[in-house]
This record gives sequence, C-alpha cells and structure tokens, in this order.
Amino acid sequence: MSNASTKQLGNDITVTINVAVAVIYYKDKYLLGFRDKSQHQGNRYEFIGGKIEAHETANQALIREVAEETGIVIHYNTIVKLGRLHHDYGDKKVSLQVYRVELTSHQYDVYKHQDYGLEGQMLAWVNKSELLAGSYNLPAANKTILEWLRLPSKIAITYPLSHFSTYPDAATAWLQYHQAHIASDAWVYIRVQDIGSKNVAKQLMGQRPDIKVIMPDDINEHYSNHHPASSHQIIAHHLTQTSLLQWVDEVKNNAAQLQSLHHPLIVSCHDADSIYAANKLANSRLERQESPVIGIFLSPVLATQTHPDAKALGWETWSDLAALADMPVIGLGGLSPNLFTQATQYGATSIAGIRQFL
Ligand SMILES: Nc1nc2c([nH]c(=O)n2[C@@H]2O[C@H](COP(=O)(O)OP(=O)(O)OP(=O)(O)O)[C@@H](O)[C@H]2O)c(=O)[nH]1
Repeated sequence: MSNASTKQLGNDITVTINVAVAVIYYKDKYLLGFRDKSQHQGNRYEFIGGKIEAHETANQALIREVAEETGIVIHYNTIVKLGRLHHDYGDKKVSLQVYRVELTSHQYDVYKHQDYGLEGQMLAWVNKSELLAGSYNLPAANKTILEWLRLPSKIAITYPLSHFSTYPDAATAWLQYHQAHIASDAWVYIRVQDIGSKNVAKQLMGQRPDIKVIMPDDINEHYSNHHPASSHQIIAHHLTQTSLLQWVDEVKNNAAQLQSLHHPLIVSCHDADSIYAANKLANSRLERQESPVIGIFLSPVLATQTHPDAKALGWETWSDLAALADMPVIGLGGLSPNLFTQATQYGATSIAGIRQFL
C-alpha cells in the first residue's frame, strides 16, 4: 500500500495521504491523543494513528503506529475494521482506514495512567458517551467515525407480522410480544412490510420510548411527517439490497428519495456487487455532506429458519466480503448473541437477529 496516491486533474495535482487509525478502547473508555499545534489539524484530539508507509499494509501500519506512539502492543488483540473514508481538508486530502481495537483488562491497567505518549503527546482515556456527544474537538473527518461507533454490538430484528398469524389478532400478539421482549435501550430494526404492520410499529414505539429504531426507508415520509413525536427514536433508515442497487442504476426518483433520508443509513447486502454499491452510496453521501451509511447487514452468515432457501455464506466467505466494505459490517443470519466474540474475529463489528436477540 502506498502512503500517498497522486491524481492529476488538468494542472491540479492532489495528493491523498493514506492513514491507519486505531480506535483503542476498554469497556466504555476510549483512548485519544492530542495533536500538537504544529501538526496538521493541530490542537485537536485524535485517535492514535499515522501514515501508512509504502511497504506496509494498513494493518501493519496500525500495529506500528500504536506501538510507536503509545508503547501498546496490539499484535495479539482482535483488530476489527470499522471503515474507510476520504476527507478533503482543503490543504490536505486524507484516506483514513479505521480499526477498532479492544484492549485486555491487563493492557488497560498498564496504560490507563499514562498521561503522555512516547512522542510527548498528551493522552486521555475518555468516556464513550462524552466522545459520542462531541465533547472532544476532533478533526472533521472523525465525525463519520463517531457515527460508526454508535452501532451497538447487538441489534434485534422484529418478527414479521405473519409469525403471529395463528393468533386471533396477529397485530395485538405481535405488539405484546415485542413490547415485552425487547431489551431496554436496544437498537431494533422494525421490519414492517405492509400498511397494517406500519401501524403496529408506531404503537410499539409509543409503548417503548427507550428503544432506538431502524426503519425501512419507504416509510420515512409516513413517520417524519405524521409522527414527529416518535421520529427522535428513529436512529437509522434501512435500505434493502434491491433499493440500493436501484440507486446505483439511478432508477427514476430513487436518488432524490435517498437524499430525503436525513437519518444515517444501514443497508442490506448479500454479495460483492451490493457491497461495492454500498461503498459508492457511502462515498456519495459523504461528498454531499449527507448523513452517513453507518453499517451493512451482510447475510446470511449461517443457515436460517426464516430464509431456508437462501444459501448460507459461511464465516470464511462472509469475512472476505466484509473486508470489501467501507463501513462497519453487521453479521446476520443464523446467529445467536453468544457468537459475538467469534463474529468479531471474522470482521463483524456487530451481530443481529430475530430469535434470541429479542
Ligand atoms: N492519527 C490520526 N490522524 C487523523 C485523524 N483524523 C484525521 O483526519 N487525521 C488526519 O490524518 C493525518 C494523520 O497522519 P499523521 O498524524 O502521520 O500526519 P502528520 O502530518 O500530523 O504527521 P507528520 O508530522 O509525521 O507528518 C493527518 O492529516 C490528520 O489530520 C485521527 O483520528 N487520528
């Protein structure tokens, strides 16, 4: 990997600096460095990282930079790719390759009182909630990284209404079940497919104001315009693979519709082509300063009861596909919450499901 790629456009030569960035954390504590005022984007906090040298992979650069700047050896830690993003600071263009690195309790104990890094820079362990609330002044490109970090480790998906079709009143049964079973403050993808379900979705949000909701994109209008009270609960919109590919094909009206989605997006992908489409969408939204694509549901990892005809990818193929994505990847299909650690070893930032996640 080259540390700088050069693009010539007429007389305008722009150099992009490739940077490896480590989001180092232990439980709710996140490690920030402070950039000296003489540096680019100086007098701001940053995640530990630096330029990728010509002979290095991003991963190698990450391990080297973390060791050089802090002394922490992360060679044996699980390193999960969060995403890649480009940012033009005007005076400099950067391409950040961002990874999440969870420290062991021993590593945290050793380094938690280290106030300065090995290059003399100030270090700080900060609370995740304050970091995400914007309490620390970071370079502008990091805004998207903070959006990615909002994703929880587990996401629940609701049952389809048809799951309750044997009940005399399926909608009431659906509502009662989800109202009682969703964990507090959980992120829930309310997968509603018809008008009747949309109504119960609204009722569920009313009964459970604590939950953060991922909504199908086609009912954005419905909720934003008619239910502003519950719209603060909508944390992201979901885009099916079909809608995503239609966007790429620039199907009539679809692009405009996507621009009208003001919340972050989570998209579904099942193959490499759709992941490339998701990358394209993410890039375009970044350039237009629209809210970012914060994740991909990549499925099915394993065989599922809900989609018995879909061929499972298996962890190895899933992992190869996840590596292509420029944003966090959520494992979906045949998973249970206790597979989270295993999933991270294959590159998942989060896992999702219906059964056992509710
Ligand atoms: N380490 C780090 N760099 C970041 C972050 N966000 C961000 O935009 N960058 C940008 O990525 C580049 C980092 O490379 P660097 O730290 O080696 O660059 P530098 O020019 O400050 O270092 P140098 O003095 O060695 O040339 C800088 O342009 C910096 O502004 C971040 O969270 N961490």
